[in-house]
Order: sequence, then structure tokens, then C-alpha cells
Amino acid sequence: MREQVTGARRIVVKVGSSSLTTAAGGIDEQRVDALVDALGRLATGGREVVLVSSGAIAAGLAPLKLPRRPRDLATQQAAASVGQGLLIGRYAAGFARHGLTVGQILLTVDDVTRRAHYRNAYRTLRKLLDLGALPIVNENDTVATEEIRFGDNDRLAALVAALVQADLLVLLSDVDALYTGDPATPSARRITVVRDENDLADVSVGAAGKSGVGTGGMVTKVEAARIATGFGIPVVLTAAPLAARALAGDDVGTLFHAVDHRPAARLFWLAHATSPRGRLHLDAGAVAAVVARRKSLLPAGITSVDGSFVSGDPVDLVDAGSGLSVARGLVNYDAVELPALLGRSTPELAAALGPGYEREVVHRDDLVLL
Ligand SMILES: Nc1ncnc2c1ncn2[C@@H]1O[C@H](COP(=O)(O)OP(=O)(O)O)[C@@H](O)[C@H]1O
Ligand SMILES: N[C@@H](CCC(=O)OP(=O)(O)O)C(=O)O
Repeated sequence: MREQVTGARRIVVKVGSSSLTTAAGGIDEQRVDALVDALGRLATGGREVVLVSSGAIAAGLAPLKLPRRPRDLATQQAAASVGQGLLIGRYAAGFARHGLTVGQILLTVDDVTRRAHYRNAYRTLRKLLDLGALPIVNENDTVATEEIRFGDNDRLAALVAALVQADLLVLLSDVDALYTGDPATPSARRITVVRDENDLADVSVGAAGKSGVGTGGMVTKVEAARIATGFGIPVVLTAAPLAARALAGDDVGTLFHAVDHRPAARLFWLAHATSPRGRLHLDAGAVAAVVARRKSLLPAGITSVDGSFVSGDPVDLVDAGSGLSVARGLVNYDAVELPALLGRSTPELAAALGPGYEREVVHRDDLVLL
């Protein structure tokens, strides 16, 4: 019996496209209903449940007579627009049989990464739960463009779990557990528990499976598990038909333990939840100051800037020599202001432009090493 599971009061469950739709590209009504029954029992039994459901694009394929998942964004958006409505309709009817009302929440990257927005998303989720409704979350695929897209719902689910301070995240896929390697190979063995990074050292994780509708494969699920456990939230990864058993605490799937010592939530958020809006290229002296001596970043050590960001946005600090990102931080200037400041010392800038220009480009308290 897994106490992390049986003791969890607020649970985020993520289900992948391959577990909800048929090979022909439409909703698999039986499988959706089976999932609804497992979650309905949980929610009526006094737990708070948030469902993060993929499947909008896959569910829209058959109605639009599309033979397979389209590659181009516009067709994916159109399919999602058709499929999301059908999916929510099926969920609403299914949960109604349990006396439950569902609320749809479609999120963009900004909604879970920008502080002002995620407070807003949190308020809505919290209110739905307080009202006894079951929130169903997906990415807002119809408006998300390639640059601002999550693309996979695994990371979205981990961030939603962090947002609502869930006690447990359950990732449901078409494979019953994390395996030591591609589960199609005979030598692959199920991993029952992941206590820390060491347990993942010999695991080979691959891309999406044979369903043709899943996107991230195991890579994004393991990354989502890393994010959630880093926030102190244990994760169970298993197959959708095993959801009820997994939620009852049975030893099915893979259990990822939460970390004991959590890093500061704000910096963890900065490292994992934000998408950089730009890049600051650092000379060797600035890299050493930021990475080895944990100093703030000053204009003198920046050689060039790219991206369009405003003060307060997350940016990556890149070692100009190697081209590798070494840190992420919240920048104190707009992109348009920086070129005039580069390579100049702070006293020189203050004398020329005024005392406001003495400030660091990124303060060390707003910096996390990658
Ligand atoms: N080490 C591994 N353990 C388990 N599954 C793996 C592994 N490596 C790759 N996979 C593949 O990942 C697939 C699940 O990802 P995906 O198709 O994106 O599903 P979903 O639609 O549920 O998000 C599995 O079907 C499996 O083929
Ligand atoms: N938001 C997309 C799903 C993207 C995604 O993560 O899919 P999956 O790998 O099946 O969880 C949709 O609803 O089609």
C-alpha cells in the first residue's frame, strides 16, 4: 500500500491522447467512461480531483475526416477546436452520472509561467474545487502558436499540480509503467519505484509510442515527474486502465518519490516553469562571476543580447564562448534599453544616464543556475 497515494487529498490526474481516442482518430467512448468512473468515485469520496486531459487534436481527426495527426499548426488548431468540445461534452455527460459538474480550463504557457497570470489561473481552479466542480484542463491549442506552445501536457500537468499544491500527480498513458528501456524489447523491466535521480541513471527513455497520437513519449513524462517531485509532489505513472488500482495505492506502475529538501519554490519555478524571452551572452569574466561566485550580472560582462523582453521577464544567460545556457534569471531592463549599456561599468552608466542605471541587469536573488 502506498501511503503517499492513499493519504493524498488533492490529486491531479493527467491522461494522454492515446488513452482516450481510437486509432481511427475519434473519442474512444468506453475508455473515457472507464476513466470517468474511476475519477468520479475518487471525487465523490471526498478527494479534490483536477483532470488534465489531452486528446483534443486526436478527437477532432475523424469528424474532420483527417486520416492522421496533421503536421501543420493550423490543421492541428482546427482539429483541437473540434475535438476539445466533443471531449468535454463526453466528460460532462460522464461525470454527471456521478452527480459531478465539470469546468473547462484552457491554459496557455503564460497562464502557468507568468506570476500575474498563474495567480489568476490558480484562483479559478481553487474556486471550481471550492464549488465542488471537477476542473478539466488542457492547453489552449486553438490559439497556441509554435513558439509559445507547451506541445506536451505532461509538463503542463506538473505545473498545474504545483499551482494547486496537489498532494499527488498521476500520469496515465498507454504503457503501464516506466521501463528500463523501450517496453517493446523483451529485456525491458518495469521500474516500481524511483527514489531519486540515481534510480534513473540506467533508464533509457524514448519518444512517443505506437499510438501515433501521443506527443512527448516517456521523455516528457520523466521530466514532468522531475518537476513535480522537485516541488514536493509524489508521482505515479501507469496505464489508464490501471487508474483505479493506482489511486487505491496498489503497487502498479512506477512511483516517483518527492524530494525531501525542496529548493526555494520561486527559483525552482524560474528554472522549470518559465520559458526564456531572450538571451544575454556573457563574456568569460561574467560567466565566472555568475556561476562560480554567485554574483549579480552587470552590463559590463554582457557582449550581446537577443530576444524581445521587458523588465521582469525570464531570460537565459548564455556563455558566449560555448553557446551553452548557464543560468536563467529575471531581467531588470527592457531588451531595447540594453544595447546602449553593454560593456560599460555601473559607475560610468550612473554618471552618464542617472542613478537608476546602477542597477544590476539580473540580481543574484533572481538567478538560478541551469
Ligand atoms: N523507458 C520507457 N518506459 C516506458 N515507455 C517508454 C519508454 N521509452 C519509450 N516509451 C514509450 O512512451 C510511450 C508513451 O508516450 P506517449 O505515446 O506520448 O503517450 P501519451 O499519449 O500517454 O502521452 C509508450 O507507449 C512507450 O512506447
Ligand atoms: N493539447 C493536446 C495534447 C498534447 C499532448 O501532450 O498529448 P499527449 O502526449 O497525448 O499527452 C491535445 O489535447 O490534443
